[in-house]
Amino acid sequence: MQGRVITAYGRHFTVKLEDGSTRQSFTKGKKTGVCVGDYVRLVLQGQEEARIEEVLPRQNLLYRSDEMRSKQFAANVDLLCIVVAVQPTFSEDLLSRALVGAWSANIEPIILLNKIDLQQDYPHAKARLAVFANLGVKIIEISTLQANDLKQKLIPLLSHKTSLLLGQSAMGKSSILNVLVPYAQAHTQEHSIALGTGKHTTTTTCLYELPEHQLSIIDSPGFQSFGLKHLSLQEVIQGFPEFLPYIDYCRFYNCTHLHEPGCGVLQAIAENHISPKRHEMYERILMECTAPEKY
Ligand SMILES: Nc1nc2c(ncn2[C@@H]2O[C@H](COP(=O)(O)OP(=O)(O)OP(=O)(O)O)[C@@H](O)[C@H]2O)c(=O)[nH]1
Ligand SMILES: [Zn+2]
Repeated sequence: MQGRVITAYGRHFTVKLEDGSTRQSFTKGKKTGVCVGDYVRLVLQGQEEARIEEVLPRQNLLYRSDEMRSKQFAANVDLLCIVVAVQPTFSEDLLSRALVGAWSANIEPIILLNKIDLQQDYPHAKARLAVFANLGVKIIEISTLQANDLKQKLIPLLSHKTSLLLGQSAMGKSSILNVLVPYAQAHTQEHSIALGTGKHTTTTTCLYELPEHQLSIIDSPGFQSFGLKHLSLQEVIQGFPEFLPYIDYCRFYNCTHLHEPGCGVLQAIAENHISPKRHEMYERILMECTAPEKY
């Protein structure tokens, strides 16, 4: 029997089976290594439960990290949808990091610019996104106040795929999810914590399906912690696709593009083909990496 993991709480998982039914599932060992989005082989136990025997090979795996460690949180993702808004101001640093995370894991990223109904601040937000548009990232402009328009723009891009929704707080991620997958709202409230303000916040990663469009969306809380620490040098470099055409010109095959003489990337920066800001970010991310084979 096979299925897909749609929620994960410690060692307890909800798995959706091929017939559309769900099973509360668990793993045998202490270390689970199972995450939302995984396809698993399981053995049914009684009427309601199942035991996960094996995680099937993954197309990719995304991590989140805090100061202490990296932790896997979503697997088999085709598209990373990064939600930013016209208001409040989004962090360019977090957006850049999410893009690196996507590219290094071979996942296509797109940016959803939400709240375009806030016309006054729209030009400023759009201008801040120009650098990302220049990198070739698709930017889709939406407003959750225009639900039909939003669906028309997003559903064709998301269908037949598993997409991960990421966004800083207050960008409108839950509002977008609720337009796309109406049953998500009830579910989120069920699995959320009420803050002092009475506002509910998602606390767990969860996969929602819209079978009529063969579309799966993974909603995940907190984006500040998008993990890059585990990346190898090669993966970090892959996170900066605009470097690639210049790497062929590096004198050393194992160039780190930090300080080497004859480095094609450093040359391209000197000639204004690559933004120095992006190279600074490359350097910062590399310094934070803990992968042992880094240099
Ligand atoms: N004007 C406008 N407001 C919006 C839009 N989308 C969402 N909002 C508002 O923005 C605020 C934040 O929206 P949420 O959907 O809760 O944002 P979130 O990103 O899920 O935030 P967290 O729950 O903190 O993660 C709410 O007050 C929404 O009503 C939009 O398209 N236009
Ligand atoms: Zn180089």
